[in-house]
Amino acid sequence: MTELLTAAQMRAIEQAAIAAGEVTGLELMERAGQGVVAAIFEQWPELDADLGCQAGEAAPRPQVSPRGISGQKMGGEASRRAVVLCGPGNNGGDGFVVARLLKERGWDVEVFLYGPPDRLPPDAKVNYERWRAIGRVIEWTAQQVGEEAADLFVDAIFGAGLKRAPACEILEPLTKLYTEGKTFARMVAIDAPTGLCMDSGRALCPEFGAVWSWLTVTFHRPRIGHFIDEGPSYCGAMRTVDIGLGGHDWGEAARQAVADLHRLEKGRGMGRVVATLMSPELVSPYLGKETDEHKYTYGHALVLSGGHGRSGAARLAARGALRIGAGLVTVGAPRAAMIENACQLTAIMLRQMDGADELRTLLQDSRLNAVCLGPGLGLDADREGLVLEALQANRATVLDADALTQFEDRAEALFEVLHENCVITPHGGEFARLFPDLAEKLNAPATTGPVYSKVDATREAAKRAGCVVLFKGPDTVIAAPNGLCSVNSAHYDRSAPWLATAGSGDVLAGVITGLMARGLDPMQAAETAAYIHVECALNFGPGLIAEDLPEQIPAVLRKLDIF
Ligand SMILES: NC(=O)C1=CN([C@@H]2O[C@H](COP(=O)(O)OP(=O)(O)OC[C@H]3O[C@@H](n4cnc5c(N)ncnc54)[C@H](OP(=O)(O)O)[C@@H]3O)[C@@H](O)[C@H]2O)[C@@H](O)CC1
Ligand SMILES: [K+]
Repeated sequence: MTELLTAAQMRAIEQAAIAAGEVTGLELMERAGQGVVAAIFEQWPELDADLGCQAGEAAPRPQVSPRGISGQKMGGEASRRAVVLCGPGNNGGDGFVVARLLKERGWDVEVFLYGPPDRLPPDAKVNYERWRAIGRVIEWTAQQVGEEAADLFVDAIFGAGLKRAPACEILEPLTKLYTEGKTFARMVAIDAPTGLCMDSGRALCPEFGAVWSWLTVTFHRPRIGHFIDEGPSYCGAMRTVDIGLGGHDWGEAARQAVADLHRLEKGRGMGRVVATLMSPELVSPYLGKETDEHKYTYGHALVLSGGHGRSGAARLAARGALRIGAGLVTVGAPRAAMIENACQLTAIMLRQMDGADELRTLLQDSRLNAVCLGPGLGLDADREGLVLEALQANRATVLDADALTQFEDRAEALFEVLHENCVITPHGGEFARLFPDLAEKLNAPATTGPVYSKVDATREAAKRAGCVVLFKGPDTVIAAPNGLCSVNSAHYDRSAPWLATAGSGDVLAGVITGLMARGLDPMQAAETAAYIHVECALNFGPGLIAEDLPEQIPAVLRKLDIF
């Protein structure tokens, strides 16, 4: 399980480890630098050639090579040149360690420092001195930095200590290097690309954003900002290095520190202190089926269809519910949409259902234990009655799309009737209509950190709505009213851009409904569905359309070892 921390939580863990005498800050910094160097050579193995140089011996200048993204061949095999950009804090300290370690491997290393050396914090100062014993440090000037060329750039300017937008003299030359293609070869960010808020994944500088990196190496646990919002775009690829802080079992002191921090952070990090990154082991273990059970053991999902010509979305949702293993699935359709549904449904049952009264009658059958409303439902006045009726029936309920938009001007009326067995699945626009104040905070220009994040907004929304909120996106955030929160990331090795296709959200709503019909609690159903949804897209690949998603579920379940 991967926990995503805030920068402050990470600092509390480090400080508690140091205070407990487990490790010193200097040791952590050395391990961090070693981890960065190891990650660089794992990412770009072609850099890991023996250059035949002794420590301290100058390597020949590199030949300028054609540059491209990671894994491309270098021009000169005889030498490597790195430019290490150090900032005024401990991130800079990590940079000095990396510079020294590369130099010891025979690299030609140029180090720039932003800020006066005498103001470096103690551990960074020690590593500055160690570096000074073998190399020079150039005072930062935007002009000089902007003219550099190297096989590898190292961004050690700011990490967890970034509090405000970096000055133009820092980001402008780096933007120039990027646009000229000079950092296209290899730009590695230590802990985070400079300018990125590690809690929110948002860049603090409105003009220059953050440093575009090809690889970001962080320590102990990734931070929330590495996985949400703009974070993944700036980070490039992600590696998390173990610096010996261990699990969370090494000290009561750390737990206390995190708990104290949690108390301080009123309104942020409610309930649980971390968000969890969705991974296969978090997918519900209850997806298998027993040989001696019958279909009603796995629930009966009801998906409400829109009217004539608008029924496809409900069928996509219903197919998702059936494929994920709901025992039975019924589409409830108004008279006008009966024929088109009947022509296209086979294993899924069909019931005519016009209006709230008929829904009430239908739901007298207690075996119908999960309801999905929204996909293609329409915005006619009587649709609201359907939503209210379904919620009064107190079934496991998923509200998506039109079922949410219905309440755009009266979100409070919806929140009053939502109950703890519900999941709502807004995308950005729907979220903004239901929670305009939270969306405003989320979208406000940010220049000082920590910035209000999608995790903060989703947690607050879940608390307000009184049910699970699944805030869609390539960085889907799922939160429960009690503060439980997870991030389902479709970034890095799970990048699935094909999911941005019409109807894909309808399938997701159906899969959640199917899982709730099977008896999963709302949080577990939403998390599991979000994970499987991305896996389906990855399994299919380019060319995906929404109809393909449910058909990938069997293969994904097999891969997850669920039978
Ligand atoms: N702790 C540990 O055990 C370990 C930590 N490790 C490493 O330490 C990093 C965190 O170090 P850190 O806390 O010193 O923060 P860092 O990012 O270097 O910046 C702080 C400095 O920047 C300044 N500053 C901030 N914003 C600014 C701006 N916009 N423009 C100008 N200045 C600005 C700020 O100045 P101030 O605002 O305080 O005046 C302060 O001087 C972490 O990311 C990881 O790499 C690893 O070695 C593993 C062990
Ligand atoms: K950095």
